[in-house]
Amino acid sequence: MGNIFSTASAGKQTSYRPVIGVVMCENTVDENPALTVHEKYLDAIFNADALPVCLPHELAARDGAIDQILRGLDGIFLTGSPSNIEPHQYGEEGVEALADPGRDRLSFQLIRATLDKKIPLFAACRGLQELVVATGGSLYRKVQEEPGFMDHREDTSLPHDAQYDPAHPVFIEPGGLLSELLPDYQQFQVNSLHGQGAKRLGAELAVEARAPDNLVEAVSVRGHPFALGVQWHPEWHSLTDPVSRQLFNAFIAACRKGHQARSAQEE
Ligand SMILES: N[C@@H](CCC(=O)NCCCC(=O)O)C(=O)O
Repeated sequence: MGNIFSTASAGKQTSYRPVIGVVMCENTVDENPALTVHEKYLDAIFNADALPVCLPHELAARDGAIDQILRGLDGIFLTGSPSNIEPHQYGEEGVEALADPGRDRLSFQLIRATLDKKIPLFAACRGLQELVVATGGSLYRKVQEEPGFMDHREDTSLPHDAQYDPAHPVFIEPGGLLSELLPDYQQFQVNSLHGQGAKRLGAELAVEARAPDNLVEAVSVRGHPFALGVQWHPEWHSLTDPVSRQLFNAFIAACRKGHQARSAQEE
């Protein structure tokens, strides 16, 4: 691909580093409206030998901007966020106090475009919930109040790092993408920092893993080379946690493969 992100302009770098678009969250910094992303998400992408690029919400409002920007990207990463998807997006009523409508709009457009164009997509926590809603599914708004479900929220009385400690196991569904990516595991421990969760999945999604209470913990898109959403935070300790590392490496490998295929088509 002949643009500023191409291998030719990467100096001595020989193995191509895929360029990954990362969504940001509406925030306020020093009373100024701001778009922010936790560095841990960018670090996880750098650590897997790829280059993150942050994507402003305004892209969703500019005609043709998503298609144009995707021509220079090899993958999309959807981060977690304290904000919640607005319930009208999945057919429910009510006001969402922690809304971020700009992020909803951008993520939904990115998801539809990456699924149509078969561009790799990796989504964590809110990102998984966006993948569920963008493909016609719905969410539990407060998992902890649903009969039979555990409380999947973090313990906010703990120090920040401890809130990301492993909280419960997830069980991999046989025959899916996760079982292919993690052949040595049938289950593993994950952290858990969410109040919402997948309720109903649209036909495009397959369940990849479940929590002990049966809550959906990972999904993939059927017939797509790599579109994976996980309800936990693989970006946390992504270099030292073997499962997280394997997932990020597999995502970036899929992005590199897609880039090579597109480059070959253009030649
Ligand atoms: N708000 C949603 C999604 C939860 C989520 O993504 N948490 C991440 C918080 C901060 C971070 O580490 O990025 C819910 O509550 O379910």
